[in-house]
Amino acid sequence: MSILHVDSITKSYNNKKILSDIYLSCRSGEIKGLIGRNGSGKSTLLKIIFGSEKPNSQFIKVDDEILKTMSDRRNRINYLPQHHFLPNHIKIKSLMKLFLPEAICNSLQQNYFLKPLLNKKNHELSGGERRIVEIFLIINSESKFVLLDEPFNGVSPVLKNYIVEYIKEKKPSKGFIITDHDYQNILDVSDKIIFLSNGYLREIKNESDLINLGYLPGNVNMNL
Ligand SMILES: Nc1ncnc2c1ncn2[C@@H]1O[C@H](COP(=O)(O)OP(=O)(O)OP(=O)(O)O)[C@@H](O)[C@H]1O
Repeated sequence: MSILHVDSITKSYNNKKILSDIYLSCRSGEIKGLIGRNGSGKSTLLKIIFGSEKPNSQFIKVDDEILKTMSDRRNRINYLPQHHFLPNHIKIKSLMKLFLPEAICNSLQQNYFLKPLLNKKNHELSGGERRIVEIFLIINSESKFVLLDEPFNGVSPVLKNYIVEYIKEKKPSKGFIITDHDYQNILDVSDKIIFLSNGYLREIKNESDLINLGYLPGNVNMNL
């Protein structure tokens, strides 16, 4: 079993503190759901854990290995960003061969959702189709920890359901941190839910916590 240990994460933009001494951990076999209002800093936190955003302070390790640079994270932590990131003029089946081990690639080529897309180039896909390809590539990478930033965005309900089941299937060998505003799927897939507001993380138990914290409509407290 592996453990991702994230500690002392602080980040400010233009003197405004977005993250204040954040601590969190994730082990393989665990799915953590990260929820927070727009602009609360969820993507910033995931980018810092992945290494693509520079924090003011950080202490990140996987097992006994302290990770300082992005290359330290290679094969340990992978990240699905909010934006599309695959090159446009390469066929999906070639992209898969490029990014994934042969055995995984062969089995994914039989996948019901991926099969119709294999001979298309990335720029010929719809937004949702691109998302499917990106999700499969990131989840099946060799990394022990996978950070997913809005995996359900632009994806149809049947596919959301499939992604939830697919993540659960992969969970025994990997740890996941997932953020999305589709909170119901996040509640469904996650073992623990953490809520980010005012730069701090706290664990929440259920939907009524999300109402009390002003994330879901109801008893909205705008001063949080
Ligand atoms: N490069 C940047 N320069 C300055 N401010 C930034 C930068 N990136 C993000 N921010 C600010 O940091 C805050 C957190 O942004 P972030 O994208 O992490 O939020 P988020 O919780 O992922 O939001 P959303 O749910 O809307 O995607 C926002 O107020 C945003 O405007």
